[in-house]
Amino acid sequence: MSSSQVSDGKKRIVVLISGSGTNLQALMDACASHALPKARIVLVFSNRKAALGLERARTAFPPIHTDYLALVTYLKAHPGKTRVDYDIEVARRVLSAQPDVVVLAGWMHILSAEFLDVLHKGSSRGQDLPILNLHPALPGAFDGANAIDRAYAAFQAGEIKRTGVMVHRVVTEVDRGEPVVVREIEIKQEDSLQDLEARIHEVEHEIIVEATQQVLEQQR
Ligand SMILES: Nc1nc2c(c(=O)[nH]1)N[C@@H](CN(C=O)c1ccc(C(=O)N[C@@H](CCC(=O)O)C(=O)O)cc1)CN2
Ligand SMILES: NCC(=O)N[C@@H]1O[C@H](COP(=O)([O-])[O-])[C@@H](O)[C@H]1O
Repeated sequence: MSSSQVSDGKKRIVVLISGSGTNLQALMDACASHALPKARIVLVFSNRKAALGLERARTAFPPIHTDYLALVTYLKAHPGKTRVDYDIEVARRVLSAQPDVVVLAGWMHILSAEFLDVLHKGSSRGQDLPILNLHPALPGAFDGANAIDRAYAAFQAGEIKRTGVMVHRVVTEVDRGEPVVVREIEIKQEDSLQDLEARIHEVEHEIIVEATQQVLEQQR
């Protein structure tokens, strides 16, 4: 049993969210089923106190530990501190859960190099600690926020015929880390934005589990 596994022998997943947490729910369901039976979510962290995903974790059975810290709240409480200091504090809280994998599931905050550095230096897995992000676009297509809206507008402008979803490793450059799982998504002429969003979200819920399973299986 690796040092970061707890007495129950399960792999430890930390999930970072900012919103409704439907992808978190997919991971929760997977841990309770055949999909991820040897893993459990040990911490759900949010940068938004009101994130519905926190409630999903709190009301789970058994309940999942939650924590949150908003950037603005942190900066007001610590005059002179910076966004990087915030990132370091977030990293320290994530580390306290001794993760085997960290998953950004709708985490809407660009993380500094210092976040990654603190995690990798503080983790018993070092540089091998997988830090994953779910992004609703193909590699290099629509980096950043609002990717689905931008893809839909590009389709309507005749610039693209399809889009996609990926889970990638997190590096400092936003959405440019090595892809772990990539799925192309068809855009139909009759699609509304809502139709495309629904098709994308359905695939997201699959590949966030697939990618997490894949990196955990690669660990000793
Ligand atoms: N260093 C990295 N940080 C993050 C990555 C990454 O690959 N490397 N992925 C993003 C997730 N993401 C897209 O997948 C993303 C999320 C948010 C933003 C963004 O512009 N955020 C703004 C605030 C927006 C808001 O609060 O609504 C910001 O951080 O100032 C871009 C991309 C997560 N982090
Ligand atoms: N750039 C990151 C990004 O856009 N992430 C997106 O946020 C949503 C989170 O939904 P959820 O809170 O219901 O899981 C998902 O659609 C995810 O792809």
